[in-house]
Amino acid sequence: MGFRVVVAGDIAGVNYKDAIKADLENDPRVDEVIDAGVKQGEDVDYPHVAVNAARMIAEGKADRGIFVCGTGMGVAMAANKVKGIRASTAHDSFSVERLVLSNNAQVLCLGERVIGKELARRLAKEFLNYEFDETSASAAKVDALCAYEED
Ligand SMILES: O=C[C@H](O)[C@H](O)COP(=O)(O)O
Repeated sequence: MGFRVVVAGDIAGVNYKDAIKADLENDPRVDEVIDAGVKQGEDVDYPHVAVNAARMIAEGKADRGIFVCGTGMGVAMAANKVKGIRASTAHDSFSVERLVLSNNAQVLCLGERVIGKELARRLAKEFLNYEFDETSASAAKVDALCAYEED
């Protein structure tokens, strides 16, 4: 079974969000792409967009998320407010790899005002190359991280 991916972006990230959405819709590894907004021209602040999209993952409606704002930082901070979600900005290949293999993150965050569009598209593609190994040495560290979550 392929990935169900939710994409989201604020007004500063909508162009990359839409480009990545189009890529995912043509990616054979992806079963479903959910667009959590915004639409072009719509202005909803990043905390609302990212929390709404992250909740879809927490509720089991999507497996992964790719969220875009101006820097990738605001959507990451917002997504991490949702219990069970691990999200971070990652703007290079190695970080994207470790985001999944070290941190078991479900959400990659990108900054449209920081990196070029082709790099953003490539990193989004690479994000789906990795699956966390529950038997790896990283698993206990992720468990320890999750144990700090408060109800
Ligand atoms: O992290 C926040 C994002 O970059 C957002 O797109 C822009 O936020 P700002 O308008 O407060 O700079």
